[in-house]
Amino acid sequence: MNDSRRNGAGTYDVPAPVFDQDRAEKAVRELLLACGEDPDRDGLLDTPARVARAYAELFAGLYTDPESVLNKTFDESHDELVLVTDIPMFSTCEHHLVPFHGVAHVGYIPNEQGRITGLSKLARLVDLYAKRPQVQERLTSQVADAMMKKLEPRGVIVVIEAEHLCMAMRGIRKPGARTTTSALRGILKSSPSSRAEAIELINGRTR
Ligand SMILES: Nc1nc2c(ncn2[C@@H]2O[C@H](COP(=O)(O)OP(=O)(O)OP(=O)(O)O)[C@@H](O)[C@H]2O)c(=O)[nH]1
Ligand SMILES: [Zn+2]
Repeated sequence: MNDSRRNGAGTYDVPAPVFDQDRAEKAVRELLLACGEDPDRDGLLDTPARVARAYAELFAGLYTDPESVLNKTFDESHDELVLVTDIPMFSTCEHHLVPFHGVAHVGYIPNEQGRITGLSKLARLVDLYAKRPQVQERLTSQVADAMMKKLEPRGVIVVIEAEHLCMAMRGIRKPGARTTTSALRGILKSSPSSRAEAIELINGRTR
């Protein structure tokens, strides 16, 4: 299976990687040794295998194509905003490999044919892109771009609010600092009134 990735030079296709459990276990054992720990002591004996399995899960979005969750669509004569707010989101900062987490708000205006998708699929899309080594900005635009490609809607809005543990538990140590990123596409970018409606609904939601 091929997957589209982006670097500074644009979009390119790479074969989807597979998770190498054995290699990951060896790397975790090495890391424990590098930290001055004894990976053979009782409490750490199963840790390399456990951590490797955890990473296979945390990076599951590398081994399947997230866009494929939008393969199933249905037609419904709804051509106004569909917005799912407060989707819990857990991802991994690619700089420090520690979590960043928060909520995603995902909305779109279906096209004239009214091509819509199941609401859970929007949460699945966020989940799969989040399950990669990420930066918040790229996560936000990947979700928006996948929706534009697969649903061909009139517009898309994705807003993610997150706390980065690399800013909370180390480094600058500012727990509670939240980062908001947005990606607007189509009419939700170009039309001030459509954009304002969506942003108002996101800002005015009840928690
Ligand atoms: N733009 C962006 N930056 C991020 C994200 N996650 C982490 N970072 C930042 O990535 C930067 C990495 O900076 P470096 O100077 O290379 O690493 P560092 O010495 O560990 O930086 P400090 O965190 O400031 O201690 C830091 O400023 C992080 O806050 C993200 O999702 N988006
Ligand atoms: Zn980080």
